[in-house]
Amino acid sequence: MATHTEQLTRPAVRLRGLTRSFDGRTVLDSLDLDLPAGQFTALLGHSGSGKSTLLRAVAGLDHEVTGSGRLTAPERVSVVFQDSRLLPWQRVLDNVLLGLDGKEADRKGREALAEVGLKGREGAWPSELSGGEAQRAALARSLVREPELLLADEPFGALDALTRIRMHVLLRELWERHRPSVLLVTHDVDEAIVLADRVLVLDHGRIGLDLTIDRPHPRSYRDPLLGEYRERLLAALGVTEDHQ
Ligand SMILES: Nc1ncnc2c1ncn2[C@@H]1O[C@H](COP(=O)(O)OP(=O)(O)OP(=O)(O)O)[C@@H](O)[C@H]1O
Repeated sequence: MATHTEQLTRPAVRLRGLTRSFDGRTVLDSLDLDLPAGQFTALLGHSGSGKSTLLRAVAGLDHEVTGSGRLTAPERVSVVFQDSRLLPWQRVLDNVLLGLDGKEADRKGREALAEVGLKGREGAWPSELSGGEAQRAALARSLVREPELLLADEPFGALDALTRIRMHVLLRELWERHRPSVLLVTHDVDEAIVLADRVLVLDHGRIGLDLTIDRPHPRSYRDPLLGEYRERLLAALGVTEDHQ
């Protein structure tokens, strides 16, 4: 089995010169992106800086983006969004299994639901779940597909602060166990530094800062040594102390 270090040398994503404009306005400007296999990366940027556009490009969902390079095969990519996108007319387990069938899939689906803390809720309807539970189900739906690359677009953005912290712990645990490459889009600097081993800042269509967060996990928001990373990220985002 490959060690973590060996895994990191194999890129899941290596993109060069990604360019995307909308109505003559350049959002991605010849951007280069490397995501080593098995790395947990967060992507920060101001609202409208192009984070979702980049994520869609990496997911292979944008057919108008130009550039070259290597993408993970689409069947090995899972995407989680801010809203769970569960189908309201399907029960939780059926939502998780969507498109998969057979006994083995059923077993894996139940296992994934147990992993995210939803054991016993397999037969519930999405409308019976809280926001946090729905996001857990969305994570289970991703997990069951054993993704090489997990793309998450502000997956906790709509959750209350306490639920968000519990989801951070869960996501990191799932990552430790399965080791997909993760690209987490967020506007929350603390979320990025607590969860990710590397944080990218999108700025004027390019990666403005590429910061490795060299602190052990689990991390605490209160860790004073994370403060230095926070300062650097806020500075890259153009946020000064006066704005805080
Ligand atoms: N389909 C589209 N048509 C036209 N403009 C678009 C489209 N998708 C994105 N844009 C524009 O591209 C820019 C970047 O959008 P994007 O959603 O990628 O930003 P973002 O960084 O994810 O923002 P936020 O943090 O607010 O979600 C925005 O100005 C947006 O209006």
